Amino acid sequence: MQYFNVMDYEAPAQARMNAAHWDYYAGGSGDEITLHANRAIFDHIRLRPRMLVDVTTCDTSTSVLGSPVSMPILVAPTAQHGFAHPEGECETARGVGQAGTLLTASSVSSRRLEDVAAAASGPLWFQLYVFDDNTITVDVVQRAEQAGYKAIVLTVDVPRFGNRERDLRNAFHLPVSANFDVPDVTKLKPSLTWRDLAWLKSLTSLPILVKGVLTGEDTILALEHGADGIVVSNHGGRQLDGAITSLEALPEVVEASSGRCEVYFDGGIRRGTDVIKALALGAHAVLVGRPVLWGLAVNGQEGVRHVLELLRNELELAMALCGAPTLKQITPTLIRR
Ligand SMILES: Cc1cc2nc3c(=O)[nH]c(=O)nc-3n(C[C@H](O)[C@H](O)[C@H](O)COP(=O)(O)O)c2cc1C
Ligand SMILES: CC(C)CC(=O)C(=O)O
Repeated sequence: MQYFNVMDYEAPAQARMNAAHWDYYAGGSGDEITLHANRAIFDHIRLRPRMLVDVTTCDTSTSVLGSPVSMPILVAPTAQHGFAHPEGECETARGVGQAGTLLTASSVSSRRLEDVAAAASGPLWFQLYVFDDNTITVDVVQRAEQAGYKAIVLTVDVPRFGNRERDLRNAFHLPVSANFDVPDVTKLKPSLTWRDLAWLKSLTSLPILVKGVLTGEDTILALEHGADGIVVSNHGGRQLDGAITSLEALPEVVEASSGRCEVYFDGGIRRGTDVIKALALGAHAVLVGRPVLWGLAVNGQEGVRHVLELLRNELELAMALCGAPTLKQITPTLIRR
């Protein structure tokens, strides 16, 4: 089997995995309208390439909150990599390191955050879920800081767990996380508000990104409450079905942030041309969720590395064909009005 693009990994990954685990990875909420829209929206955005620019070398390297990475393509936090590979997130971290980019490790993990850090050779961010018991948050944030994670990514779009009907049909329940002793990881703190961001900032000196913002209004609130970065995301179509796609939300978030913080993007990235579209609309970098899990299931760290390299190579080609050999040259003028 040859893998010419990241989608080539999808069916082989499914074939290797337990069916309920596959559905958990693949699925969205409700009718999966937002899940599908996240992909479809990219087809409606067209590029305006410029010609006769010297594109002998196209440089994809950048830095994210100060950490250098080989490309503006990072790995989104996804739960329970143990469903895809016996080494779980440690194996993912090895592959991400080989690709020279950054892994966001999920709170809800098959491996402890310290073990993931030990396996990593590249920078890490830690994704935080907040449970009712504050001592869990205090403990895990301090551990992440001590283990060398470079930022906390607070996910704000799960006041309650979304309606994942595939999981209901399969009678699937997420196992406990290796990171903490919480019997039901889908019971997050529903009373969490912007005020808690200030409390979170008091626990750590790490920068805090807010993940799951879809409006200009919430962008302004996030910045008012001390966020150091925003991740525009609808959680891969797994929370509010019918929510706006991340790509539709991106311009208003970028506008509301008015250059005060780095704005990141996730949802439906499968091609280098998707990456260039998100960057042109103002994202500093994108994060990729499911494709990394496919690579992990098919071929462990090598699969993870290859999925990321495929995306990097496609981005590099798209930069050449757009006449934008540096990331700085990827501007809104690349997008048809
Ligand atoms: C199987 C799976 C598990 C996820 N777990 C988490 C998680 O633990 N924390 C979180 O913030 N987001 C989680 N997400 C959402 C991703 O971080 C990301 O927003 C989304 O997957 C991006 O879309 P994509 O899969 O189309 O690239 C999960 C997504 C998937 C598919
Ligand atoms: C809410 C979680 C426990 C995991 C998650 O983020 C997801 O399954 O999308």
